[in-house]
Amino acid sequence: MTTSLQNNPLIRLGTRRSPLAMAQAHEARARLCSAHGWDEGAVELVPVVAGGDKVQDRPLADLGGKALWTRELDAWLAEGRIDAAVHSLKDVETIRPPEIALGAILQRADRRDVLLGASSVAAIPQGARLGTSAPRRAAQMQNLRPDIEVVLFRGNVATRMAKLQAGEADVTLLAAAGLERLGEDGVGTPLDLEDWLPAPSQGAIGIECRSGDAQTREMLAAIDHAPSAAEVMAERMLLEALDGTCHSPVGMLAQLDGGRINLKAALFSADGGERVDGSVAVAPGDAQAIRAFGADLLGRATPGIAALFSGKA
Ligand SMILES: NCc1[nH]cc(CCC(=O)O)c1CC(=O)O
Repeated sequence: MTTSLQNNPLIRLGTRRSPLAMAQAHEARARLCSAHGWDEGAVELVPVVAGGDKVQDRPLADLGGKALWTRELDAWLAEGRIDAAVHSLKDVETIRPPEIALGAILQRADRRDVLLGASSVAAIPQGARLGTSAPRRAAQMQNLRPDIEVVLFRGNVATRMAKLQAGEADVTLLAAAGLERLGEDGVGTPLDLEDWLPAPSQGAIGIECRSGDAQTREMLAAIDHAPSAAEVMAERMLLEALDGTCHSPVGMLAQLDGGRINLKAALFSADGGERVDGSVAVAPGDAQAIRAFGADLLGRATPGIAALFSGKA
């Protein structure tokens, strides 16, 4: 019988199988090994097929939303087939089952959206088609450029880039973090955070485990990046306060500044014609202040926006 770590890993990390998910799982493994002084064999990567990967022709929002991405990995965690699961936190619901804990948030990558097909939002030709299935990207673009038409784009990053190449749309928007992780950095134009708000949690990798698994929680705590976690948790608290769904177009940005977090958000109607903006400075973890900020935004929401938040969408 062999006692090599290859056959006896210290931790089994579940991941989706898309190239982006695999790249993120490799990053999580590298961080674990470097933090604990392990060799690669200590971390076994376990690829799982997620529901969201099986359907490519309809918007995620119509298919049951973000839970599609986590359902299989949640089950594998519960069954003890894996010890932890690696996720794009952007795709993970804010309210999770109590038996699942967010054990680590890795240092956040570039959180900006990248525009492909034009050098800036202003430079996009009149009446051009934006390929996206993200309500935030569609609404934010049409808010700035009501002339632009939105066409449905789903599939993984490579598929969407191929659809753009094939002329199915004139421009598209992708997360800088995803492009970077796939070695595609350098394509397109990253949009300035001052002018264009990313999704809550964009660029952040989260690793979940069973709440009662103290050993895994301790292993994961070593790779948690506190400043990233403070910002991402503020964004997730605000998203929860807004009670948004996958149909809710909302961009936001939390930025640590000294001991405070500057939190900015914009809510849109589906066609981008209505927009409400706000910003606030809060202490890290001040859920009450973030809920009050959420209530302020919702209080100022026009009907077309209000219909998409507070659990109404
Ligand atoms: N919606 C899919 C998804 N989920 C996470 C990322 C990128 C990586 C990240 O934001 O951490 C992407 C691709 C994209 O939006 O371009």
